[in-house]
Amino acid sequence: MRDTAIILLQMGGPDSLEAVRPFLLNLFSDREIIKIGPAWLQPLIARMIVRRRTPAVMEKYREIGGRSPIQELTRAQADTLAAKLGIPCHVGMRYWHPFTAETLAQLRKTGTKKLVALSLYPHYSRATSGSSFNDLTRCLADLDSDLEVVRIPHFYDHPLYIDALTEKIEAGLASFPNRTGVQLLFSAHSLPQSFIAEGDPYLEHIQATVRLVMERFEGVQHRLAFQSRAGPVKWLEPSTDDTLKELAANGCKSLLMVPLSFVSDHIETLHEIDIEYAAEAHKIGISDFRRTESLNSSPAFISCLAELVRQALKSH
Ligand SMILES: C=CC1=C(C)c2cc3[nH]c(cc4nc(cc5[nH]c(cc1n2)c(C)c5CCC(=O)O)C(CCC(=O)O)=C4C)c(C)c3C=C
Ligand SMILES: [Fe+2]
Ligand SMILES: [Fe+2]
Repeated sequence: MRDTAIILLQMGGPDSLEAVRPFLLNLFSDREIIKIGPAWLQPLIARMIVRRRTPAVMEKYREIGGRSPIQELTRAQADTLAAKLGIPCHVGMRYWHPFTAETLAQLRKTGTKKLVALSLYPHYSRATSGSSFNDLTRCLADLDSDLEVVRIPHFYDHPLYIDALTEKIEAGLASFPNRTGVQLLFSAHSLPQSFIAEGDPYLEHIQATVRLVMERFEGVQHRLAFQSRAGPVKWLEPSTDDTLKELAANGCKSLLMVPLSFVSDHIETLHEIDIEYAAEAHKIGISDFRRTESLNSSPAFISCLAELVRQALKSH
């Protein structure tokens, strides 16, 4: 195993307010996450969108401490996993430092021969894991690398992932004065419907996770909705916003939000859920609004990652 290493693939996020604009520009320039017009026009349109979007997004990052915590949380996951397996574990981000290219350039200086590439998006989408794996492939080609790469593209149905989520939901429910009648609301990152129409498995993966988790919570009321739309196309429905309104109209008073699609805290848990949806929920009468903790480096989640790596190495 001495010539083996792991790379955790993740989106990345701005590590300062100055980084918000270039981070967004990297994201809106990636035609795998968003196609805007013909390829030759995309850089120009991306720059226009980013110029308009940056002030509001910067304000949100300012309100959560001036940066995305995704870099240090992913580093902590990597360090905990490395300690558990005794295999070096690196981080490769798609849209901000440490970029996959930077990490691979460093890795080249070690004697690594086999690389386990583990996408930290539990549910596969071309927009996320697909883009990260293609980036990895391009970076390896640029380096003329002969590394053997073992890919772990998703883990939405892995029993240890379901265990890790179950543990957080159990703790969330137990935190209510009375857990009877608490409504669960799974909130997954939205995706343009066109991806699904073209065969993207993301929605099926999300639905499978919800089904497997709910086998552990029989009798608990639950809904699935989609948050964080980012453009004027048709996105997955129902939206988290509309679902909160509908639940409130039906008399819901206690709600536990369960963010899916991300395995660590970032702007969409710390701002969109904790600040925006929490305020909205209180306004419309959901007086007790809580959310499950993100998985971050929970021992159950790190056990899941360790098992995924062990299984991948056994079969390759
Ligand atoms: C432009 C279209 C976008 C698609 C499609 C999309 C899908 C998608 N994203 C995640 C996970 C994350 N997205 C995050 C931020 C973020 N995403 C988009 C756009 C799309 N995402 C933007 C423009 C941004 C930046 C914030 C903003 O401008 O609102 C993040 C957070 C990064 C951080 O701050 O740490 C995550 C994580 C998934 C899982 C997904 C589809 C499956
Ligand atoms: Fe996103
Ligand atoms: Fe395989």
